[in-house]
Amino acid sequence: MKRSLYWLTNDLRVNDNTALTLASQSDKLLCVYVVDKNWFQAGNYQAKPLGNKRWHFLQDCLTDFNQRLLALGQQLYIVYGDTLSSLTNLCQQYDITDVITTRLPGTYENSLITQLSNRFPQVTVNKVEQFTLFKQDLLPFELEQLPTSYSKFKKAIVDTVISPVIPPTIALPSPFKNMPSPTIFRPQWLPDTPYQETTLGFNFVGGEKSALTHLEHYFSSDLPLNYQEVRNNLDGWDNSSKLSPWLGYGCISARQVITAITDFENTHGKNKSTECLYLEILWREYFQWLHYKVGSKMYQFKGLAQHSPLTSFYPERFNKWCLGRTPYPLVNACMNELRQTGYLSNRGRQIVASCLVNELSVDWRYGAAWFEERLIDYDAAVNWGNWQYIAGVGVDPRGGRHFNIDKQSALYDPDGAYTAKWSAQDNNTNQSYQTLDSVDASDWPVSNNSLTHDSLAGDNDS
Ligand SMILES: Cc1cc2nc3c(=O)[nH]c(=O)nc-3n(C[C@H](O)[C@H](O)[C@H](O)COP(=O)(O)OP(=O)(O)OC[C@H]3O[C@@H](n4cnc5c(N)ncnc54)[C@H](O)[C@@H]3O)c2cc1C
Repeated sequence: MKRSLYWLTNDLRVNDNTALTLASQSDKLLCVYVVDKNWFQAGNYQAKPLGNKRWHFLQDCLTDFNQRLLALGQQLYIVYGDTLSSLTNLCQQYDITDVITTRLPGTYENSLITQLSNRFPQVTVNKVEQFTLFKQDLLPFELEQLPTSYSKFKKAIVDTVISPVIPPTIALPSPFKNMPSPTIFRPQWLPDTPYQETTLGFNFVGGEKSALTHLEHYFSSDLPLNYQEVRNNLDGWDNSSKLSPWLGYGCISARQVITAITDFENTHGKNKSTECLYLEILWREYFQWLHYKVGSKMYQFKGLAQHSPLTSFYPERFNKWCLGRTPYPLVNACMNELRQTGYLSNRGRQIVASCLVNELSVDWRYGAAWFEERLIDYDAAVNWGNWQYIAGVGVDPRGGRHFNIDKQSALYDPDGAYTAKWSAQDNNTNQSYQTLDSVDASDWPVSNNSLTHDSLAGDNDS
């Protein structure tokens, strides 16, 4: 008897879900999502793995997915706690024979699976490859031989097969008996900050339903024909596909997006813009395979290049950057948008990342971790890969990117409309914006003679 536990992670969909199809071939099935306590606690770089905006988005995803499972005779069992012990307990309690999950490049997820396999050697663990477009054994090179730059990767995979999208699962085996009612118990450590709609920026609704609606909306318009010309704009819903948050939680698969691009090209014709969009999805793909290859090096200061940037950690500068209070109005506007909405355009991300590393000389990992907390579309491989790229420790053959902020303002915000929009709500326009480092009285060199009672009294009088 096959008693399966399907551990859901970044695959919250019923369409094109090979893991769910595999799970449907079980006799009994437990569909589990673990909300890990550690996600809400600050980690190494002062940031939490999961901030409020993405937490709200995730809750939408879970609600939507549960509704879809209910329609298939199943339910989503949401567990709150430590992931490894939660999965261990469930494997024991329900005498699980098979664990099914989507293969992800993150080192944390992989170490959990290894620990689980070691605990239960008799249990079959199926890691389904579906977060990427390609399957590893169809790549035209061994993972160790992954090309060292994106352009070489792009050329190498030109004939690699992307397996077709699979039809949705239509029925699932029944859940185990006597299961506690899902989603009722909410521990105290969960944040209960209410969702705040942004009036200035974009509001993303999580879940497969809104993902499919959005995909349909984007590709039934002419927008993809113009993507290349407008993708670098700082503002505007229609200037890029805005698919990233749903791709992040797997509410749609990268294969579904590629299929939508190809179908669009078949009806509207192929042009530079549709090709450019395709190539962006390939960037995402490259970073996933890179992460598989290099593992924890993705998070190291020296990165893949094994080169140390001339940066350090300056708490005041970092705080000013996070809060949008640097001497650079464009950077502040971008950081305000990110803080208030959980989204920032690709150009905005490049500008603020370059500023943190080059103008503020701050260790890039603090910025990457801040993005991890704040972004709705956080993706480990894409985020840390892009940060490494800009910090000059990644796969950029040019060795890092320094964006000239004045030039970027002139090019992408010539009339200052974007900066004005994201500064308008900020009342705190004091001088601390003008300086990078404030000088504390204790930093001044003071001779012993001057520290007399009289001189201090004199200060008080003046
Ligand atoms: C410092 C930095 C950090 C980033 N962190 C993330 C992250 O955590 N999650 C994330 O999804 N993207 C990240 N990106 C990439 C990019 O900014 C976003 O994917 C994009 O802005 C999302 O908007 P969109 O879906 O409208 O993108 P579109 O321009 O419509 O692109 C379509 C898709 O292609 C992929 N893509 C686009 N740009 C890139 C890129 N530069 N690298 C890899 N894939 C790309 C994404 O999956 C995106 O959804 C980061 C970029 C930078 C510079």
